[in-house]
Amino acid sequence: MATTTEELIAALDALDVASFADDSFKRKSVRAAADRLLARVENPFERIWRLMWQFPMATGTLQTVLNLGIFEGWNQARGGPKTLEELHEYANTSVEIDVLRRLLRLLGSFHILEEVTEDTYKPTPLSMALGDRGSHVPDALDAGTNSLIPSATNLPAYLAKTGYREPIDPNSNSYVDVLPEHQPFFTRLQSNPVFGNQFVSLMTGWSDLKASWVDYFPTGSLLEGADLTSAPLLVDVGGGSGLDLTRFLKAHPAVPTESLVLQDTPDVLELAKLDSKIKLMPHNFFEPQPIIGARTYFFHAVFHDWSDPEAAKILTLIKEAMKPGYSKLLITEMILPPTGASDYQTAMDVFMMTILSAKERTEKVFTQLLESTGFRVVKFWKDLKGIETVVEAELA
Ligand SMILES: C[S@@+](CC[C@H](N)C(=O)[O-])C[C@H]1O[C@@H](n2cnc3c(N)ncnc32)[C@H](O)[C@@H]1O
Repeated sequence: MATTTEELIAALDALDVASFADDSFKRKSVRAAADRLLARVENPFERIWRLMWQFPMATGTLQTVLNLGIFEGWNQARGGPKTLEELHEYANTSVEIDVLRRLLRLLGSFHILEEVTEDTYKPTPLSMALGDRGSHVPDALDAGTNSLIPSATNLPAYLAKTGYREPIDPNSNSYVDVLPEHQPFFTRLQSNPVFGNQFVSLMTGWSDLKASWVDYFPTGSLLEGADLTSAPLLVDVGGGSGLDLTRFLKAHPAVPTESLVLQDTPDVLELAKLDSKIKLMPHNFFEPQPIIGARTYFFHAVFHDWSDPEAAKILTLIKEAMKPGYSKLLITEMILPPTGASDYQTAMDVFMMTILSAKERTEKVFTQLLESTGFRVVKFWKDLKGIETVVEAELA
């Protein structure tokens, strides 16, 4: 047990991250403890200063250095320590060296770069990922700048203007109010391929953080008693780039061709590169479901994009396609605990309100939504990372 301030600091600095790198539970618990520590150590003014003055400057700096192509050039040169002058060479446009010096110094102080000596830096895993589009990290940064930050900044004014009523109409929220196109979230993605591609990349990066549903839901139970001669086994509705069907196919490679169907909007399906066994089918889930009597209708991170009235419309349409006593409904979502929700979960919930007039739900709220639309919850299957749950339901 550390007894002096110096010993305490030495113990914290000596923490070996590699010792729990493969154990995400342990790593997240340590991260949460570090957050709690900061909340106790900082005084109120320091805390607000960090949140409201330091963080915005860090995000603006990160975006500028990303736009200048510095991270990309450095990544392509395979990292290594670099001087300011060397990093300046990577800029894809003319930038005054003193501007770059100040931006890099900030990134050093935020541990996004490692400062070696004056005007010399080493990359970190984060700065390397920022130089690699395949990591999805640059898209997460771009999407924050393009959409999230302006919408979050506008939230106080938007809610004041609307009498602090809970937004439930996808056509009216802080995002629609503040962004120049004044379009709902998915309409904006569909009308601008840059934002559309960014979102698909973001979803892929996000999915890497989460456990695969095939690892904690007994997918074999979908095959038991399934009649694949008359209707598909698994329809992934709003399935994005098809990651969940790909995972299922890997676990059950012998399933017949076209027994797995990916539905989404045409612009998203265009980006899907999948095994030929998976059938692509453009479908708007606010219209009647064209596949009748499938064994399973699967939705992942779809209902959190919609308020209860909109979610009820989607559920009612899927109910009409389901075969009583045979079809299953599987909904994979982040489920909020009744108390003790993490900052990740609560931020996601308010984020959904801000950009989509939507929300994250607790088990209780999900059960109410499903029961009010004619379903019965069979079981909540929780993942081993404590992030997501598969809600198994059937017609009531
Ligand atoms: C949050 S993403 C989840 C994607 C995927 N299920 C996953 O977990 O990675 C929501 C998906 O719903 C799709 N979507 C939005 N509105 C839709 C609509 N009206 N009909 C069909 N798909 C829609 C989006 O294109 C997007 O791919």
